[in-house]
Amino acid sequence: MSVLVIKCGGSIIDELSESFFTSVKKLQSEGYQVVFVHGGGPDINSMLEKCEIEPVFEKGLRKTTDEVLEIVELMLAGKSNRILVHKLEQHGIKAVGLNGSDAGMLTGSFIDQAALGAVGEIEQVNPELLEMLFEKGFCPVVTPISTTTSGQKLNVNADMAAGAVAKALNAEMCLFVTDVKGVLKDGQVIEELTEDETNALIEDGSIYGGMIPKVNTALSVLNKGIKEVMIVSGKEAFYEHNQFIGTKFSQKERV
Ligand SMILES: Nc1ncnc2c1ncn2[C@@H]1O[C@H](COP(=O)(O)OP(=O)(O)O)[C@@H](O)[C@H]1O
Ligand SMILES: CC(=O)N[C@@H](CCC(=O)OP(=O)(O)O)C(=O)O
Repeated sequence: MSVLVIKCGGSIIDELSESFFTSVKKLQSEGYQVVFVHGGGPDINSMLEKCEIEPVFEKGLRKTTDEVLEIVELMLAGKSNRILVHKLEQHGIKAVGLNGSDAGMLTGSFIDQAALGAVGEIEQVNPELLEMLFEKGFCPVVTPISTTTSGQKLNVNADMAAGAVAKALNAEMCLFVTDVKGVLKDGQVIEELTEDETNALIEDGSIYGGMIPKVNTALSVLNKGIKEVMIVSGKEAFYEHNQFIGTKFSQKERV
């Protein structure tokens, strides 16, 4: 079974194009089992603002008090997940929305409870439910909400959650779908990036903000042996004429 993990950023859920869904369906028809892991950063921010709570980030991770956690889960599971599932269904893809914490799917631990509150990283993925859905031809759509082994809810960055799912399922491909065509430098898409080249772009400030956890997760997934790891746009087709369009991460160091 070839698994394709698609991380769909909150920045793009509302803007996914027709040709994006055509690309997903093309890959399904080629035999890939597709699982979506999604974010919802912009929706969480706007609800926090409505509640007069200022969003605070440290190194791309949202400081998550108990009050913030409630809003994070509400928006991820109640809004972003619903929108993505509905759009997939409208395009003929049989989608099932799940919270990452359902059926003990994603379990993890606090990263730094004193500094970040309920922010976690995933330590274990239970693939049972996902595999059951694949067998029946369903496409799981999963939030990055996870729990500790003692059952406390954790807010996990969606790029990192997608990376953990890709590793656990031994996925063939992991695609990070976002609102830009790939990693850009001077306005141009970089078609291929090695680890050293990526680190140099972080160092010189060409890669910043939400792109940092994305490229770091992409590299960690690549280093676990997942063959095709890319950042692609959800605004257009990302797979045409058997070719992917975006930034591909490569283990080959160029000389
Ligand atoms: N070198 C870069 N190339 C492209 N986008 C970049 C780069 N560095 C930072 N970014 C920013 O990263 C954003 C995508 O990350 P983010 O907003 O977290 O998206 P998502 O919600 O898809 O995870 C882009 O819209 C852009 O503003
Ligand atoms: C810990 C942490 O930062 N969690 C993220 C989870 C959502 C997310 O990652 O959404 P995007 O993919 O749209 O950025 C957050 O609270 O925003």
